[in-house]
Amino acid sequence: MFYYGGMTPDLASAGNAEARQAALATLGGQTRELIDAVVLTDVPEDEITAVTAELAALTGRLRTLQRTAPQSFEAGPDGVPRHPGNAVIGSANPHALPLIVESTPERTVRAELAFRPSHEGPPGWVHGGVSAMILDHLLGHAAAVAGSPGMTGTLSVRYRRPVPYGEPLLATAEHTRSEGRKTWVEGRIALPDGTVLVEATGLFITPSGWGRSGPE
Ligand SMILES: CCCCC/C=C\C/C=C\C/C=C\C/C=C\CCCC(=O)SCCNC(=O)CCNC(=O)[C@H](O)C(C)(C)COP(=O)(O)OP(=O)(O)OC[C@H]1O[C@@H](n2cnc3c(N)ncnc32)[C@H](O)[C@@H]1OP(=O)(O)O
Repeated sequence: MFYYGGMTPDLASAGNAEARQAALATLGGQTRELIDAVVLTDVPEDEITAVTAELAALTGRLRTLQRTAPQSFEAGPDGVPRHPGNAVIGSANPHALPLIVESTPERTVRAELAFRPSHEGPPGWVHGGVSAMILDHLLGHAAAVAGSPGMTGTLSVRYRRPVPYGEPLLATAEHTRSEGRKTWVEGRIALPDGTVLVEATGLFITPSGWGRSGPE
């Protein structure tokens, strides 16, 4: 089991851990709705002020009992690793899409996704850093699925066309080669018809001490 930043294990007992995870995922989803409502709202100023006061009260309730770090990488009940606090895939992290990554029998990875208005960079389009973040994670997942989990050493991104939000997209990635602790991976975000919008290549390096399933 790997905990980031010296954090402590989940305080929940094994018996109610699943229900708690589901509740946190629901809270994460509702907070994503809130984020998009905030960036799109056009209500009057006094209503903005009233909502802000209610949000401050809700924030205080959550802050009455806090962890030292977000929920970490752990094995799910089905054996599939999950990471509820992760910025890209975390069900309990409102910052995450969350990206749901699937592995194929060929050990490539894919994720259906749709960006939201809160991901806007250039007016009407997704921020390039957000696309790069998604590809960073997906490429890292492809390296892990190929048996070479690692940290991103380099990530090179080519933006071919602007990326829309609010539309279904498909992200895919695959391992290309490995040499010792270095693994090269490539991937892309495309429209459903296969038109590539953004493509990336990455070099992932397995830190010494990591095994085939990651940090030990
Ligand atoms: C986030 C989840 C992580 C958990 C993963 C666990 C399990 C996986 C299972 C499922 C997970 C699925 C997906 C998630 C995975 C990843 C996605 C997110 C990834 C990130 O978001 S991660 C954050 C950004 N990332 C960093 O925060 C890295 C900071 N950095 C370091 O931690 C070190 O820097 C490190 C480890 C990179 C190297 O350190 P080191 O000491 O092991 O390496 P060393 O110096 O010995 O070099 C050995 C050879 O690599 C060459 N080399 C070194 N660094 C290079 C570089 N940057 N570019 C090109 N070549 C490089 C040298 O030139 C030498 O080459 P040569 O052998 O030919 O001389």
